Amino acid sequence: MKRLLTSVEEAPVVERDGYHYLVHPISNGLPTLDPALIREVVNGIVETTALEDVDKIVSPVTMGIHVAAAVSLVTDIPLVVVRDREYGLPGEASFERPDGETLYVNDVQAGDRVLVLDDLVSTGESLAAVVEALADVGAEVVDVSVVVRRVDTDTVLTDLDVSSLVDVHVHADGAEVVDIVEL
Ligand SMILES: O=P(O)(O)OC[C@H]1O[C@H](OP(=O)(O)OP(=O)(O)O)[C@H](O)[C@@H]1O
Ligand SMILES: Nc1ncnc2[nH]cnc12
Repeated sequence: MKRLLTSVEEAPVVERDGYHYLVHPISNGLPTLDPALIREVVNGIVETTALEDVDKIVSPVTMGIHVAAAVSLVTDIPLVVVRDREYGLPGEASFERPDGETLYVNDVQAGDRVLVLDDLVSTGESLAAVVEALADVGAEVVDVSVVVRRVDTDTVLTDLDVSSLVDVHVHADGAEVVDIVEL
């Protein structure tokens, strides 16, 4: 995953309220996202995930959506987005994210086998909340995948298994790749 490796190594790190933020094309939509990088990432997800068991890809807002759409396009697996907006459709479920924002699950039914796909995991709090909400509606979470796992934060994930394409340590002056899927 040459492009993914280079893109992480070249990604700027900015500080926001004492928190170091990786400004990577996949997780921020900037710097400019090279189509060849998305292709490489999609190929990585397809190669490392048991997609034959998946009925639906579920992507939480916001920055997992472009990756999830690209994976949906090449696999023909339908995609549903967990939104930060209430629609009031029949069966809509809601849950609170750790930051206090309410998210809404629509069109995931009991028994659906889902792949949860997001751009990045750090503490894991966001994904844990999504997975819990999906379990509450009776879906079976087959896999939870991200492109980037940040390994320098305290994880709150205990029994949730998240697969990643690249694991990074974010420093004040840049990101260090500590593990990457070999393809
Ligand atoms: O593992 P955690 O510590 O919970 O952090 C990971 C979350 O942070 C990012 O989202 P962000 O809140 O930046 O929102 P965005 O996707 O809308 O940019 C990312 O997309 C994950 O959802
Ligand atoms: N883009 C990002 N970089 C570093 N940590 C994050 N946590 C959530 N999003 C992040």
